[in-house]
Amino acid sequence: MTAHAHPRRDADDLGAPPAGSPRPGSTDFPAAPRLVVRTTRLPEGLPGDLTALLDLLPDARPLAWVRRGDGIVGWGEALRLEAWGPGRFADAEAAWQEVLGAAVVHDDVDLPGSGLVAFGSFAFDDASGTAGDARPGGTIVVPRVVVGRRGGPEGTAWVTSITQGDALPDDVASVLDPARRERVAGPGAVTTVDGSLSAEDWTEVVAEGVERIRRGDLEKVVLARDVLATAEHPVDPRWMLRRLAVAYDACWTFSVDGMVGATPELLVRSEKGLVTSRVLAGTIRRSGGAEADDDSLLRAAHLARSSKDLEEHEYAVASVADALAPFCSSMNVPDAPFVLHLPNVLHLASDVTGVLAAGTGGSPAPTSLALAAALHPSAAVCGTPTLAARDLIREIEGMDRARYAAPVGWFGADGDGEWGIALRSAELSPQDPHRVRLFAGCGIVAASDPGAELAESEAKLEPMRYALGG
Ligand SMILES: C=C(O[C@@H]1C=C(C(=O)O)C=C[C@H]1O)C(=O)O
Repeated sequence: MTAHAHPRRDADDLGAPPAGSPRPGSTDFPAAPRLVVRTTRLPEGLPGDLTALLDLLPDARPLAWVRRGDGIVGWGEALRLEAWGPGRFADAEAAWQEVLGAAVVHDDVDLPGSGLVAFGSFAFDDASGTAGDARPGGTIVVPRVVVGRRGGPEGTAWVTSITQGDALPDDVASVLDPARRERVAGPGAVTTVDGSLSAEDWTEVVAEGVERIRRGDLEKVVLARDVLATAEHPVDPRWMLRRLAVAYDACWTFSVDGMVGATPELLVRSEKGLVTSRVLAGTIRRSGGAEADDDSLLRAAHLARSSKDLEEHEYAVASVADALAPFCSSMNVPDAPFVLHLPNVLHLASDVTGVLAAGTGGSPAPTSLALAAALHPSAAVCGTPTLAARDLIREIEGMDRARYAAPVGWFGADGDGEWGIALRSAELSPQDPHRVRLFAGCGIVAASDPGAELAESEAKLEPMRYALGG
């Protein structure tokens, strides 16, 4: 099946492509439009709080990638690129390179996230978002306005305006004017029901996964479930983003094209030749209440010695190290994981780093999106061996993961950027603003217990349930 990315012009609506734009699978693309980009420093900086960037978002179609108050937010659409099927990463990349070739960039700040940037979100499976499906397998959005900060509360802040051709840029003072912002309202009462499978049926799926592993078909598989939430009022993703950014400040809080979450897992960051990946696998729930701190330390010690969790973790680290190695001249793969403490769970975590080798034969080094494509799907979200795990997921999981557990993030004109794995995430329904689909999954190995995995999946749903609360 062929798949092509094509720029959609004047894409400031999220509805159907404008009349005359090419359909997926066609080869007749319009030439890349010329983007004119201006980044200027905000001399006064931004307020110090964790939500300072998110508080600027004027409407309910936010683009965001923030952590501990730093990052970038964007709104409006200067350009949208869509890609379909197995070639979604390569096609999106090729279309992006054409856009870069035609762009004119004035950047007074020159930090990661300044100048021309795009946000992106991709489907987990090659078979999801193929030609003919309602939703593409990959979307790249270039906002009209980007605001960023780096270096904490006192750090450098900037605003970028992006327009097509000769259109007038947005006035910087007016884009930051609070009077332009639509009020952010909560979703009200929220009810949830089982998604594709009931909790009981999903436990049976996990038991089947354990069985296949014990009989030697594969070593690890990650199995996920979804839960459907219906809210009293339309769900404004900005509401969710603010709650996540404060409560889960060690995570990367994101919003791209209706996919919202706070992921603790960084698939890849590429910055000035250094690549980093935070690999997670191996999880234990955290309890609340007065004894929570002591209890967490005990649980952390237990997790760090759990052979079942260490095994899950080793598969995940090996898959990332193996995928990065061909691109790196040197790498550091930690011998043992550390324990990452989040409000809902503790994870075994390893930060794998590497120095990007210069491109061979004069070709440029791979962009962060190309690295993300090479790393996806890691054993943290698919399994080991990859293809056997993917086939088992297709066979028994009983749902379309859509963009859950797949790369989500941003990149800039120099290829540097950050791509997380869309975990602790939800997909807003494009049809009904009251509806949201929440996801969670668990790594299964021979020693896994289906009942315990169900409890773990509930703990992993907690951030998104919290995001919809208040
Ligand atoms: C699949 C998810 O999380 C992944 C699975 C983990 C595990 O099984 O221990 C831990 C972190 C993530 O790599 C999820 O949150 O949905």
